[in-house]
Amino acid sequence: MDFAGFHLPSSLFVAPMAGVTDRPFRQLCRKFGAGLAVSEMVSSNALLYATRKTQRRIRHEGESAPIAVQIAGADPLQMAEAARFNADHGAQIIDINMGCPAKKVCKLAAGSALMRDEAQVGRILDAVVAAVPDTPVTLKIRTGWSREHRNAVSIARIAEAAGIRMLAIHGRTREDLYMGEAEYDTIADVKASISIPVIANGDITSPHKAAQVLSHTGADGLMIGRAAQGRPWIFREIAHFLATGEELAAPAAAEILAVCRAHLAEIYSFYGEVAGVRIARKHIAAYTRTFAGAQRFREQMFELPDAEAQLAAVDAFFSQIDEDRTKPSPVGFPEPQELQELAA
Ligand SMILES: Cc1cc2nc3c(=O)[nH]c(=O)nc-3n(C[C@H](O)[C@H](O)[C@H](O)COP(=O)(O)O)c2cc1C
Repeated sequence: MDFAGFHLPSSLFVAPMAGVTDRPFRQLCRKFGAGLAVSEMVSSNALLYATRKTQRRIRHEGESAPIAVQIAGADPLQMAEAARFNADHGAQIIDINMGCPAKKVCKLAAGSALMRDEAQVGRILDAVVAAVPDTPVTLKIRTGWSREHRNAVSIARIAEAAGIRMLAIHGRTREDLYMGEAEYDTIADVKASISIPVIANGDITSPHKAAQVLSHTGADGLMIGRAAQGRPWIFREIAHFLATGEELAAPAAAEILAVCRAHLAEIYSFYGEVAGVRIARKHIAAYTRTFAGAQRFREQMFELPDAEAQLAAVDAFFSQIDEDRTKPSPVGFPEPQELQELAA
């Protein structure tokens, strides 16, 4: 897929997930064929630029182009400043978050809460696009504020008029949080209403589902979040299925172990060992969650003091796996609550 002068290796994107899609995870998904991996949200509040977390989030060495950074906020001037700051620090695409229902974000009337105020949406988009004239700006939204107010089509038209170059839509409203199932009719309506590329997102957990969502919505690409955690090869699986109509067998335990180990090595090196061991837990839980004994293993992980012990436990877990590997990968993903607990 070609986008704004970039050749993206595929139209399957990684959804931004705060606390999950750090640089090691983005790079891993790109290796498995993801076309674009938007980085975690960077606050538009300039006071936060100096925090260690933000500094880490804006480090992009070694990442393949294009580097896309997401910003969130409710104030047009601050958002414009955040866009400029990120563009000056290596972002080649600026993505605006109007899709996240997190309390931390929404209480500032940012994220998906903004969809309630269409005039403010217009002001923010105009300000950001004007602030970075040489950098393409993309937008991520939900289908609306609530089921009674599904205004994604209206927001999409505002976005296109403001010069937004691509729109990703999660098929839930803000009120839905992560409950119920994503719906794709609104995404299809949006696709039919605008001519910039539309990327469909929400509950894409398997190659079959990916094909269904593409055909139902007519979208130009797909964005996959939770299902990629602990299963970054889902990009390879979907691409293969879309190209051939055939499902790949699930990776063997030895391959999963190799992917997991390489991922952990990147995490330890990126965060340092102490933080790395803690951050690695949620990823290890995701890699192991569909195998027998995962729950017990997850509890045991809290007692492992360092990287060496963590790696030894992961080796031991995978060495005792005996499974039928001719089946496709199991469907499903960790729930946000589960992710939060593991990050604690
Ligand atoms: C832990 C977590 C963190 C998230 N953080 C963000 C974020 O920072 N920005 C954003 O636009 N969406 C965020 N999302 C929403 C995802 O990008 C995506 O829209 C949503 O998970 C639905 O896609 P999925 O069903 O493929 O996971 C987050 C989701 C999860 C589960």
